Amino acid sequence: MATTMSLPSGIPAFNSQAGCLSSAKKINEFFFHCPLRRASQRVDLYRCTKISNSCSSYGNRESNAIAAAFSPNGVALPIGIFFCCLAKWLLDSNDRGGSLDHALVVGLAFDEDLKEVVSDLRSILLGVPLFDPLGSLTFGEGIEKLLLKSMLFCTRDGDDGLLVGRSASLEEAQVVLQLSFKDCPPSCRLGGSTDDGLRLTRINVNAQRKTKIVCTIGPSTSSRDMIWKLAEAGMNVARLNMSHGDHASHQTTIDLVKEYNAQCQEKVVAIMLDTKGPEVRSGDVPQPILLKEGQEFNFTIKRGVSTADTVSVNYDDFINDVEVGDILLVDGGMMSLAVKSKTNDVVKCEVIDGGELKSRRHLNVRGKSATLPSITDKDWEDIKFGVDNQVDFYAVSFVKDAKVVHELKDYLKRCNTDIRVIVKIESADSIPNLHSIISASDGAMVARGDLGAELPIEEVPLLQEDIIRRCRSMQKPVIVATNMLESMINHPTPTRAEVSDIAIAVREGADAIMLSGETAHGKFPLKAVKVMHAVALRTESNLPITISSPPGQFAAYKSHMGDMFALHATIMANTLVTPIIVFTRTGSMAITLSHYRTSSIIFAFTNVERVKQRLILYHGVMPIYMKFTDDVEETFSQALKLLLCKGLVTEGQYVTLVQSGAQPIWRRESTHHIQVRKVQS
Ligand SMILES: Nc1ncnc2c1ncn2[C@@H]1O[C@H](COP(=O)(O)OP(=O)(O)OP(=O)(O)O)[C@@H](O)[C@H]1O
Ligand SMILES: CC(=O)C(=O)O
Repeated sequence: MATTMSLPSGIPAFNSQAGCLSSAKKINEFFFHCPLRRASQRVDLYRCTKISNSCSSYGNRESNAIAAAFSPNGVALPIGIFFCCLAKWLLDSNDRGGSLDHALVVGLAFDEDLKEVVSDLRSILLGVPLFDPLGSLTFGEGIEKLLLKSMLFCTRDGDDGLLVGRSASLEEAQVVLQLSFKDCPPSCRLGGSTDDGLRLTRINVNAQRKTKIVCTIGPSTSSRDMIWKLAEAGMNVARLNMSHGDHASHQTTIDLVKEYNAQCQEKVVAIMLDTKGPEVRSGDVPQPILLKEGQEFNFTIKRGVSTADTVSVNYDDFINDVEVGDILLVDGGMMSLAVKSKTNDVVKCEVIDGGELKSRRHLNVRGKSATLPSITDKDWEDIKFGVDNQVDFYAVSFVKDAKVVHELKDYLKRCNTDIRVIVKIESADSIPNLHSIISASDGAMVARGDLGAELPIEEVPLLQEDIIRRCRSMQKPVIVATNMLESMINHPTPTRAEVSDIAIAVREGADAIMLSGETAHGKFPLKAVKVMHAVALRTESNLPITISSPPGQFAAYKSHMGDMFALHATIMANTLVTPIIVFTRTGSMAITLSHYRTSSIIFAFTNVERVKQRLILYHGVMPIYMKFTDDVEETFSQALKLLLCKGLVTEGQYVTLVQSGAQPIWRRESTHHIQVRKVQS
């Protein structure tokens, strides 16, 4: 294993502009002439973990940006050069706070023989938590393991520092080496841009992902260990699909999520119960049945049939709903059949696209919704189960009109529960009623699986955009679901198209993106969450800062003080690049702020646990539970102290504090405030 720290030969020239460095020697010179200032410092473990959490998802962007800090014109240096420089710098002096083994690992990453490792660094950084409590760094381990244990993580410290640390053990994690480039000339600072169009965003490693992640819990993830790991990897909402499993298995999941929430004050995972709805499924088959193109195949409403050419369906009116000439889709189109004839109990078809028909597969008739009611008897039982367990959200399948939403909400009112109703837009019949359905709901899900089966598939992206736009204009949260990382059910990396799909949903402004089979029964559930997290975060970092409502609507705000304050607080926070702090009992002011898609995070302090749970679904909102006191100043300073000690804000940083909304806390009813404060310890 190579241990040399000398700069390898053949480092590529970075840039042809004047003043740029073009050889290893020059890099070296530049690096050591750069007026770096070291300040050894102890930071608390929480802060380290926080930093590591954000950095483990930054990979190349952060590293490149850090490298750019050392470049005279803000151009990102190749990641390896930075590692190499850092290794050398660490080794050159024993008292720099970094240790030999750390430097070695860093150096190894740049060894000629380990080029592949360097190029893979990003995925390694993305894939593993920084603080590996398993033990200390030991030489002799494989490079990959060493890298995992000694990852580089960096943050802007206030406006002028970099923290570089190691993760040999939890205790050692507390010791960090701080490189400060306070004294660097401005040209050394971050934020430059290059002629070749590479846009370097300002580092903000405290950046939190704003688009939330919903994970379906299933056989791959229902254990305690996996729930914990999913939550740590970025799951914000756990979805229970009532089409599968039974109450006992879902109860176990609910209990585990609640246990996680009780133990982990820093994070929260909400619970969403997704109803089965009037879905039509084929019956159980002992073994998959192979369907070949052109062969005859039948569906019968008789129960329990499973032969080479016939299976049961679970819905008697299937016979009446289906007509000769209809196209039947299995699993949203994975297989398809044309209806040729029907009898009293059998629908005879010809296979168009074949495949393996497994147990309980979803059946859709292209262009038609089943005539079943949106909430079936089974759904009512499941809804009651949700009430008993005080879940946070229902995702209601196959909603066709607003009536069913009102019916469910009336029921919930009678049960005296505050569970929120998310409508799943997946039925052909729902499209003409979109406005009234979304208005009646507390949010919507673009359930692309069934939507793309009931309607022509090419309509799905347009409907997705339309539903997101409608939800945003009505201040309702919106989730984009299905097939987001489908290939990761079986493979450890996503397709490029899937990555783009996530980026599109983030750009369109979805509050949340959802994983289904990827986490329910996939082989790589944690990797899928990490990819989703990284792609969302990276996409968000490159979004232009905009204010979501056009100025033409300003007049409307006059009658809605909360809206107006949310709008102006957002403008102020975006201009000053500060997070927003809001205090809320009902969650409504945080939700209003979320609607404006602030460029920084919204810290929503609430003294109601269930509000905290619910707010986690909303774009950009980080809900934090805190007891409010009668003294406004005391509560403010408690909140700032809490953020400071969690490493979510830094001393000297400004924050925008907004007090408004329908239910005043502290302030007299007629006064609303926006304050900009400097964080002081
Ligand atoms: N609670 C569960 N118990 C057992 N298997 C599950 C559970 N939840 C999900 N699965 C498995 O994971 C697969 C993917 O989950 P998903 O939520 O996408 O369900 P689906 O049936 O494919 O689609 P839909 O969302 O339309 O119901 C399911 O088909 C099922 O095989
Ligand atoms: C999520 C879901 O139910 C669908 O996409 O059909």
